[in-house]
Amino acid sequence: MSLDPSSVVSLDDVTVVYGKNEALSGVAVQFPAGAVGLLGPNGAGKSTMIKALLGFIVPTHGQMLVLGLDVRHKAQDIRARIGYMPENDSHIPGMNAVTFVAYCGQLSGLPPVDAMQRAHEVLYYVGLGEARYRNVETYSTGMKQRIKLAQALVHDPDLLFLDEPTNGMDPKGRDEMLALIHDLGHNKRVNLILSSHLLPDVEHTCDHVIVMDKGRIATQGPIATLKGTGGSVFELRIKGNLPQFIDALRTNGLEAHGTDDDVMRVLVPAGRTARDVFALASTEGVQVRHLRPSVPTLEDVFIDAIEGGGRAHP
Ligand SMILES: Nc1ncnc2c1ncn2[C@@H]1O[C@H](COP(=O)(O)OP(=O)(O)OP(=O)(O)O)[C@@H](O)[C@H]1O
Repeated sequence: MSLDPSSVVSLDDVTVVYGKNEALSGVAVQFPAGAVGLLGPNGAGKSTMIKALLGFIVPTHGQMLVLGLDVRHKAQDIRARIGYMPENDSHIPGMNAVTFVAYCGQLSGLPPVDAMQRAHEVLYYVGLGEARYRNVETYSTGMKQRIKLAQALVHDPDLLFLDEPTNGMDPKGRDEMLALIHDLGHNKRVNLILSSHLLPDVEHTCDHVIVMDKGRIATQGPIATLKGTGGSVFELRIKGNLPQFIDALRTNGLEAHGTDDDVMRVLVPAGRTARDVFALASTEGVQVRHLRPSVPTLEDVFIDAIEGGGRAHP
């Protein structure tokens, strides 16, 4: 695969090594326009990829384009056109929110007056309008996430990198953050790359997904297409030897996961039906207590793409 200047982000054969640990191994991938999820378990290499694209880490091998610009030679130009919401807190102690966000706007090239005006606007947009004169150090975890989004948006970037944007947020705050990200990608039409280990976060906000595992691309594609080609999914509850039955399902090409609470999800490939599940139950001597068709989720589709990911998080 080679670089594609028309993609929002393009990587060709990119390798990043920390000491003896290869965090990215020959990654070649194109990010299309729109809202793209970068999904993978902890340690998959998502943050490393984003930091390399921002020019913070220099790969030992490979080439990268962001908005058609070569990261090696145009890092400054790229930074003026992108917004970055880092995984870790990055506020400046002692500054209030509006001063901090305006300062970030100036760092991204806005004149002071415009930066201040935009700081007020984006702080209202992320729901911090009332709290904008408070010292950021007094903010809750959820508010700190919101101000990180505000500083990433202040200069109206062409592309947003969001690294684990719902980290540490309570359910309500998380829903609100996801609604903002959905609005940015779908109503404001900002190109965005959302890095997350949480399937639902990507499913709620993105149209395309790139799945990483152990420093490589495991799978990728439009979410609707990926969900549409995986056959059908059933909720199943049985009475009998559960581990043995799951093994039998897998041996027969039927993937099962989410076995908490007694109810498992069984992915039946295209061309096969629930009859196969009943037939196998009969052979294995287990009783089917409940079998109901369900709507495929991203997790059903990616159960094999991310080793252990689906089984660890039913
Ligand atoms: N500064 C570093 N020095 C050494 N190893 C590192 C460093 N940063 C990351 N790693 C290792 O590189 C691999 C990829 O880490 P990375 O942070 O990119 O993964 P991730 O998918 O973003 O996961 P997380 O969501 O946990 O941050 C991991 O094995 C990690 O331990």
